[in-house]
Amino acid sequence: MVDKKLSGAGLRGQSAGETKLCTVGKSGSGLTYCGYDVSDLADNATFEEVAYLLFNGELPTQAQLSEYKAELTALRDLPDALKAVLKLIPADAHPMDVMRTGCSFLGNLEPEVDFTQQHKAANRLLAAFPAIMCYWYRYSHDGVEIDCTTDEESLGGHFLKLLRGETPSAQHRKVMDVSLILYAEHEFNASTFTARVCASTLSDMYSCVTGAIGTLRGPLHGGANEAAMDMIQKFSSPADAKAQMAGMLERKEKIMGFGHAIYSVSDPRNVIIKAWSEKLAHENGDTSLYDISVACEEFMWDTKKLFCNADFFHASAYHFMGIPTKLFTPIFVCSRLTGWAAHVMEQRSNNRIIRPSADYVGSEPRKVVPISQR
Ligand SMILES: CC(=O)SCCNC(=O)CCNC(=O)[C@H](O)C(C)(C)COP(=O)(O)OP(=O)(O)OC[C@H]1O[C@@H](n2cnc3c(N)ncnc32)[C@H](O)[C@@H]1OP(=O)(O)O
Ligand SMILES: O=C([O-])CC(=O)C(=O)O
Repeated sequence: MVDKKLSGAGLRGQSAGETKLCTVGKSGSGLTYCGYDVSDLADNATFEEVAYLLFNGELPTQAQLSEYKAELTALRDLPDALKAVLKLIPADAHPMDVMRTGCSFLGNLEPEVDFTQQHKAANRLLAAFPAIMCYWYRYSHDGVEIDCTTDEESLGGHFLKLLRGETPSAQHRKVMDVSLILYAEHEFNASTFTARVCASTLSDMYSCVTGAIGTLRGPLHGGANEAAMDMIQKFSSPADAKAQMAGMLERKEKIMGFGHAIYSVSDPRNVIIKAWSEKLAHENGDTSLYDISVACEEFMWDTKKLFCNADFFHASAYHFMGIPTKLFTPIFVCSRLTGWAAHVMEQRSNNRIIRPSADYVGSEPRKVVPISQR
């Protein structure tokens, strides 16, 4: 297997610290959380077990998991003051700005006063994010003030019920759960590194997560799942997809949902979410968007040797479940919060302020010329 040449701009290939949480691309394509392969976790664990693993270093026993899920369930509702703020945000706001504001505002209402409260703050955000997203969405788009609590056991099911107001199918619950597992953690990616830099100043959990949300928002990072959806919806058939993509490459446009900063030959999450996307397409009785997505994958590999990253087939999978495109990246927030918070805790446990140096490429030393003579 070819290893990707990791060098050049963007700090590529440089170690910026140690972590026990995750390995990415160790043999060109692998991904592990605390030593567990992500495909093993996707097959044999739930998202709540993965959250527990990232926050505590070990998978929970049944008793620990039951206690943890009860704790999270009790933290799902939003304070009235936060609901009032969410109601002020217009329907055409960027949903990632809503998540950022929701996180930051909750930090005003329930601050993390000291680091003994770090688990409490992380769990609060984990439990409250689905409601932050859906309360704003349903109020601004449908004029409905939803109840932020549900009887759904899992966070994935809870999100789907908040969004639709009805009990999701077992299949949709399962896909959401797998999706949240796949997105949970990814070593020193841009948003996690943002969170760690913020943590290294001994700032609070809410500030670290708010900064990370802003970083995830960009289309080169988490925003790619939405951008991929916008793209595939413009293609009328597999042949049209290939023709239009050829034009995009000719114009040197980036194709969202392809390529990766670390993986060289494939993203291990793709095969998993792609399989679910196919199942959902068949369940819906219309495979056209899935077929178009497969044509995109083939074309990018044949022409550029670029492979789908985690975002590409998430687009069609979420779409098949009726999730509005604008909520795709906020769902990523609901999941990656676990990785961010775990990294904040890890940074705090062995901290030195993160402060790299720069290579100066500016002017030689010079004197200020009085303004009248410039
Ligand atoms: C969950 C996540 O955040 S996964 C990433 C989500 N982001 C995307 O899907 C956005 C599209 N992809 C990209 O922009 C890039 O592949 C990134 C940002 C993910 C990685 O960037 P880099 O590490 O700089 O990419 P890399 O070094 O592999 O690029 C090699 C070449 O392939 C090109 N390339 C990489 N990805 C793409 C793409 N998606 N479309 C077109 N060309 C691409 C680069 O422009 C570069 O070409 P050049 O040598 O002529 O400049
Ligand atoms: O690791 C990265 O650069 C991007 C990322 O977060 C992911 O792929 O999940």
